[in-house]
Amino acid sequence: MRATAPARAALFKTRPPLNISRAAFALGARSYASKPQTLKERFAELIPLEHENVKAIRKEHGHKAFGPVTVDQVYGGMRGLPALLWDGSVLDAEEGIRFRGKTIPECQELLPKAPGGSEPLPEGLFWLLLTGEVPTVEQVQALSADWAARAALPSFVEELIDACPSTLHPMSQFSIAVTALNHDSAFAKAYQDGVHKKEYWEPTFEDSMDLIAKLPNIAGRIYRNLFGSGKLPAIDPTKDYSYNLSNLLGFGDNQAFVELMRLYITIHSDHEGGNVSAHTGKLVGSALSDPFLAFGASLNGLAGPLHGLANQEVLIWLQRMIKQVGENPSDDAVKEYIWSTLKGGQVVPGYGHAVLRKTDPRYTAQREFALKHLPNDPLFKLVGQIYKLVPDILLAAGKAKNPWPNVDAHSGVLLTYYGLDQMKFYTVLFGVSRAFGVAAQLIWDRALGAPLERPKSYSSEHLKKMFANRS
Ligand SMILES: CC(=O)SCCNC(=O)CCNC(=O)[C@H](O)C(C)(C)COP(=O)(O)OP(=O)(O)OC[C@H]1O[C@@H](n2cnc3c(N)ncnc32)[C@H](O)[C@@H]1OP(=O)(O)O
Ligand SMILES: O=C([O-])CC(=O)C(=O)O
Repeated sequence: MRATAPARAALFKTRPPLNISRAAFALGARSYASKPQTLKERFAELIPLEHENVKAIRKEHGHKAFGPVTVDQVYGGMRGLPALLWDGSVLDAEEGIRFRGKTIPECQELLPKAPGGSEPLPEGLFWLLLTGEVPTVEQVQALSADWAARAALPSFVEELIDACPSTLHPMSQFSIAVTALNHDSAFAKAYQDGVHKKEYWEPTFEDSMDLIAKLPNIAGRIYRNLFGSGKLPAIDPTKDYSYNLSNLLGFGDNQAFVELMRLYITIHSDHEGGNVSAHTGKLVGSALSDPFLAFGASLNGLAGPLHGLANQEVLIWLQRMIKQVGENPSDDAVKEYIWSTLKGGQVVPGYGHAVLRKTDPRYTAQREFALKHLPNDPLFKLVGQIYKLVPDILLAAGKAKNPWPNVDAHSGVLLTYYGLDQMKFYTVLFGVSRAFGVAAQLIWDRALGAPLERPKSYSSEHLKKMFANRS
């Protein structure tokens, strides 16, 4: 967010600057205002500044080119093609993700925590994604309370989930439930009522807040129907989002699991705009489909094994490995298993990436969590052993551009340790988190009047003719 200097000064008349310590900021916030500024109020202030910012960028740089598009990019999944605006995060191939310019360790340090907790609250991350600013403790608490108040599902959505056969994959159930929330979309209603396009952001904001708020109840219901027992507990309006999600899953009394959820939701939330789930949400949203329809589409992309489903695939692959080579395998036995995967024409799940060329910092954050909370877990040790062996094998195989682990190589091991060992459910948790990034961008897209997406496509025949006489 780049406001002009005078505009910044005007805004900070009522708010402290962002470079003071979080604790001091929190104390200050309490003394100068009884009610913290809401996310919606702050966002509304930022819209005109961002309009100015975009106008200035387009005026100065609008005619400049990034570089040529090659025919290989058209055939090659548009890898590296600069084609999308995404403000929440940017991915560097070597360094990994930064959320509004902040690395994962910086977010862990700067974002507000729950009392007694040490992991960042995802509420704070959402505030950061949307505004580019680190919120106060009070602002984050108000957001937790707002989401808790919006968490209830329409009864027909509960019935839809309950009617799903237990053989239907949890991601399909998740997508059905999210799509059905469109029944009560504020944006869809406002559009039908003839809302002015300048006001699109407001019902989009409301839908996005409802979407995020309702996901714990959807995820909890799917989990209990398929794997758990007993009635779903009520949302506790005094607790944070991750506690409520954990409690709905049946892990509310496990403080370490709740901390894991805080970290998990924070780090899985956003990975710039080109990944399948994020781009799908943005694309569908560009048709002015409401956030429920747009994010339902995101989930269908996340459910693919080369994307979010890889966390499920990693655990299945690990279990098969253990069955084949035992619980304490030698390096040679593990190597043989990895080679047999490649020779069978399959991918090693959890390794490789379309953009990253180093170990994913989300993998590292989860590894550090494991070193702190479960250093002697046999499955964690196996994951560490695999980390030492896979990269050399992928390099030797000579195909993968990135031999290093991605986020999905580690998440399932942590969940399994705490007893959430139903791997078919893992991508649902990824989806809960990914809503944060997709929703933040949808709100900005509507606030900035983002256009319908409609890139140009060609047939192979056309390409052949087009380049026939060019060297
Ligand atoms: C949250 C996320 O979405 S993170 C990614 C999760 N997905 C996985 O972990 C699945 C395993 N990994 C992969 O399949 C890939 O690395 C992807 C899909 C993530 C990236 O794909 P790409 O950008 O096409 O990777 P890349 O350019 O390196 O691929 C070149 C070749 O190496 C292969 N390759 C890449 N990664 C792997 C891997 N982990 N195991 C085996 N082969 C691999 C590709 O399949 C491709 O083979 P091909 O030429 O026969 O088609
Ligand atoms: O960036 C990507 O292509 C895939 C990924 O890691 C994510 O979406 O989290």
